[in-house]
Amino acid sequence: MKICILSRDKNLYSTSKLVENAEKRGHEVHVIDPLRCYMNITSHKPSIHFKGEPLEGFSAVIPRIGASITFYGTAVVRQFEMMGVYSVNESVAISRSRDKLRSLQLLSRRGIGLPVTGFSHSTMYTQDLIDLAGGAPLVIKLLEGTQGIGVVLAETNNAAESVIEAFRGLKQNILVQEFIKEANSQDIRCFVVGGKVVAAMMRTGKVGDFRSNIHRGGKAEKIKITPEERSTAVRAAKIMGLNVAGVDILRANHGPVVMEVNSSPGLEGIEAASGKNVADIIIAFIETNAQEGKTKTRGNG
Ligand SMILES: Nc1ncnc2c1ncn2[C@@H]1O[C@H](COP(=O)(O)OP(=O)(O)OP(=O)(O)O)[C@@H](O)[C@H]1O
Ligand SMILES: [Mg+2]
Ligand SMILES: [Mg+2]
Repeated sequence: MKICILSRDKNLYSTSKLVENAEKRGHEVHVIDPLRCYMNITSHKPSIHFKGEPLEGFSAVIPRIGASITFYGTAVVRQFEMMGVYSVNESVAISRSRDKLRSLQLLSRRGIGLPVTGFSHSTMYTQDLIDLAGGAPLVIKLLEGTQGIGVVLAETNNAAESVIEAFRGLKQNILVQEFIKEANSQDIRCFVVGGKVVAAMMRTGKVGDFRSNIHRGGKAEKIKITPEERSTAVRAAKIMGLNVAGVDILRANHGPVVMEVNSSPGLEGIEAASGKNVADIIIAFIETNAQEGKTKTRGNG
């Protein structure tokens, strides 16, 4: 098969592992920087060009679209879909998962356990928003935050009010969320491929930090997840429409709650912690599922 990996950098661990395993399985792989693709969208025959040449003959696309290039990156994936090329995660699903509010709304509609979460554009009724989320202690998050930056624990209602007002003053969109204290600075990353959890890890925050992010000094280790966690992760990925997903779960007293679903989950941490060759599993999934014109949406909407 001729496979296109849409990635900004072929030296990234995840990208190079996918290349290595695809080649090992006998495929021809091209790493293409989506930001350097250009397209003709008015033609009846959609095409994508890269370095002066049309991209042709691909059987599958693996999008590795970072959060900072979602807008243009998903346009390139959508163009591939319009050309009938199979994408392991479709553009619509990637866009959906990048919008945290939309994701939480979709997951809650289908009965997935979530931390009680409030959001508001206006700062006029901050105290009511705090009450809506169950009162302090509360976690306040920048919608655009990543790697634990912009995730704050407010222990009292006064602190919560100050943090919310400060963030809103900076014109940032925020979420206000019930603090799952019993999660104990730990979260679980379930790596889902094709409707199965193929690897899982538990991340533990450094002492004194409730955030488990590796970038904030957290550590990852292998973990055996419960059947309920497994089915929650699988259902969350399915609701988002993602074949490949990293589902982040907290262990709450009342069962697993989903924090978010990632559409381009990294491979390095999960492979190291679980000992699984996740890249190989992704390529194997593509081998059995890639078909010309097989897209749910063909870039619709
Ligand atoms: N409601 C919560 N209750 C308890 N702990 C939480 C809660 N929300 C987040 N945390 C902890 O903080 C960490 C960071 O939060 P979150 O994953 O939402 O933000 P992020 O990592 O900055 O964003 P992203 O995952 O999109 O990069 C989580 O991994 C988890 O350990
Ligand atoms: Mg996170
Ligand atoms: Mg994330």
